[in-house]
Amino acid sequence: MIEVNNLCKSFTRVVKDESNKKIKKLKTKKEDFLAVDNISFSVKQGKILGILGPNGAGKTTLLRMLAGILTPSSGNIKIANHDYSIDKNAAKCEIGYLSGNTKLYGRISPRELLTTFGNLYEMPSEKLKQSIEDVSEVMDMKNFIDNRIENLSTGQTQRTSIARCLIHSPKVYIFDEPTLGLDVISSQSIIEFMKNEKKKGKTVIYSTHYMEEAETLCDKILMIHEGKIIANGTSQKLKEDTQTTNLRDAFISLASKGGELYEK
Ligand SMILES: Nc1ncnc2c1ncn2[C@@H]1O[C@H](COP(=O)(O)OP(=O)(O)OP(=O)(O)O)[C@@H](O)[C@H]1O
Repeated sequence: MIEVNNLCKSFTRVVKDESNKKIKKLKTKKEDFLAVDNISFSVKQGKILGILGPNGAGKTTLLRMLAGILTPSSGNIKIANHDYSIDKNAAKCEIGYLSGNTKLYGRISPRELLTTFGNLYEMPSEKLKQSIEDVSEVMDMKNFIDNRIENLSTGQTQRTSIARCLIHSPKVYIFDEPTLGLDVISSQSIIEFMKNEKKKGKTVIYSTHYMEEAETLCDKILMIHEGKIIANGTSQKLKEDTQTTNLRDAFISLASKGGELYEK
């Protein structure tokens, strides 16, 4: 369902320039670095892949490239048999992407937001009406679907953001930290949602810093560090490889050793 080959993204950063130590004033220079460094993996239909990694590891950069909103420096992405380099729009139509910092316009209701996005996907009006009913049922939005978004709670806003990703019935969900900042009940409802979508044959790639959540939910874990894959497998395998009893300890062990274990 998803195939990623040798994906790289380079950015420019500003660093201290120590080439001439005689100059006392702080000098800086620009340098290129790889935020995503030669990443390859695949995810089968109906599976959930969790992307884990320390802050700045490159998770968001990777997900933004998968969602088609950031152009890779090199490498290739295929979503549901659509190659980004051949037909990016067809690939993007198969994706529902939730960014990590989704901000919704506050002066409209969730229903109006969903209608706007359905229209952008050029959905016929009857189909769109039905889809709004379906997603508001799935995301439990009936009580607030006609309220202004600016008056919703954090959890209700996040459910609205996720509903926006579902409106066109994509095959693949790409979620950047979907449960960040939510209380246990709200995050549990999103976890249950992902489990149910998996049962329907949908494919999910999502990033999180919550290890327990990833351990119970994900079929496979991709751990990245400084833009590189340092582990790829089931949480059971990661625990065995690191001789740990939970994913949190496996994460700490892998991150502290960098790529050493994966390269063996
Ligand atoms: N547009 C950009 N220009 C320059 N550097 C960037 C840009 N976007 C991200 N970076 C850098 O790329 C690296 C990876 O960032 P990214 O946001 O992908 O990490 P992350 O794993 O999602 O981190 P976090 O867990 O903190 O959200 C960081 O060093 C970041 O500063």
